[in-house]
Amino acid sequence: MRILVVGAGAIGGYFGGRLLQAGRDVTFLVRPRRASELASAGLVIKSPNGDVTLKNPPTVQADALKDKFDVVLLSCKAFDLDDAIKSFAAAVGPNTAIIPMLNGMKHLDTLDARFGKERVLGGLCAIAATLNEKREVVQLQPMQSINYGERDGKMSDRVKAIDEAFKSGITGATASQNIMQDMWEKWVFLSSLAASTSLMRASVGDILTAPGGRDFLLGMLDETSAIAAASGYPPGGPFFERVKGNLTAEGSPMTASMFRDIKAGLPVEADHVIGDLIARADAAKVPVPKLRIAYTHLKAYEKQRAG
Ligand SMILES: NC(=O)C1=CN([C@@H]2O[C@H](COP(=O)(O)OP(=O)(O)OC[C@H]3O[C@@H](n4cnc5c(N)ncnc54)[C@H](OP(=O)(O)O)[C@@H]3O)[C@@H](O)[C@H]2O)C=CC1
Ligand SMILES: CC(C)(CO)C(=O)C(=O)O
Repeated sequence: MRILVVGAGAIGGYFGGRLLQAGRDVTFLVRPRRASELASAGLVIKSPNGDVTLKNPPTVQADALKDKFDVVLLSCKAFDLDDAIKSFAAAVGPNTAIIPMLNGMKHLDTLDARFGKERVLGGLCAIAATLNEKREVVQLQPMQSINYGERDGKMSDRVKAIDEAFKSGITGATASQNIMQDMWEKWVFLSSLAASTSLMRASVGDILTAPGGRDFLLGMLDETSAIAAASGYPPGGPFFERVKGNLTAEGSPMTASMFRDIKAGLPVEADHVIGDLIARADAAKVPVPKLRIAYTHLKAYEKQRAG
């Protein structure tokens, strides 16, 4: 199975690296700067689940991409999606399965429109990862999982084959027969965490020590859960309890990747992760005052960043 990992940042570098480490046929589609970093230093993963340096990982750049791949593991940020699509389009043939790792949901519509719905699986990952100043992939906590599946819930032969390949290298790889629900639940959690930690510029544990902090976090979770419910994907009971536990864990250092990006002065997926959720809330007439403040804050950050 030939796997093209689009992007070798935190997510693509980590999961693609684990597959490569397991001997899978992985190629990274990268831009020039990342290509030269990987050629000189290798793909370096620092992780509580085991460090590894993969020397000379196979890479390709868009202008040299000719072959069709069986799987495209898409790991760009949402604001790079259109450009990434142009870059990897040549690798998509009639039997290619595209597995997006992006947070949010709207990218599915964009991918469907370009490649046809039958080529686009549902996908998500749960991990806290980043690139450090040496451009090494750093996993910040041991937790990791990656899910993929047909959006109609069927267990197809291609998903079984992907599952076998992914399980061989990635702890926490699981084929899902309910991937749309999984993606919505992930979005509920991520958006609550990203909106709260970005707005408060603090970890969950620090927010909880502030007056009103607990109510704020839980209020945000109520808003995002109401949007999911109005969209036909009410968060399940066990999920809700687990996430509530995460958002009320005293002393928790947990933040969202969006907050880490703000701290580093990097662009954020404000429209894709929060704006799109608010648009769905408005369409369903769900009041989301806390989420709206977080979005205003993110858009002001973007404006400030743009200068
Ligand atoms: N980091 C995390 O902990 C988590 C992130 N996510 C989600 O995963 C997605 C990816 O995030 P993350 O890995 O952190 O982001 P990063 O910024 O670390 O990595 C994205 C990579 O995509 C590459 N890229 C963008 N456009 C192209 C292109 N046209 N061709 C080739 N490569 C391209 C970038 O390359 P270049 O270096 O050239 O800019 C970059 O290396 C996001 O949607 C995020 O929300 C989900 C769960 C956890
Ligand atoms: C929800 C979480 C923390 C875990 O994957 C995440 O997706 C992110 O930080 O972007």
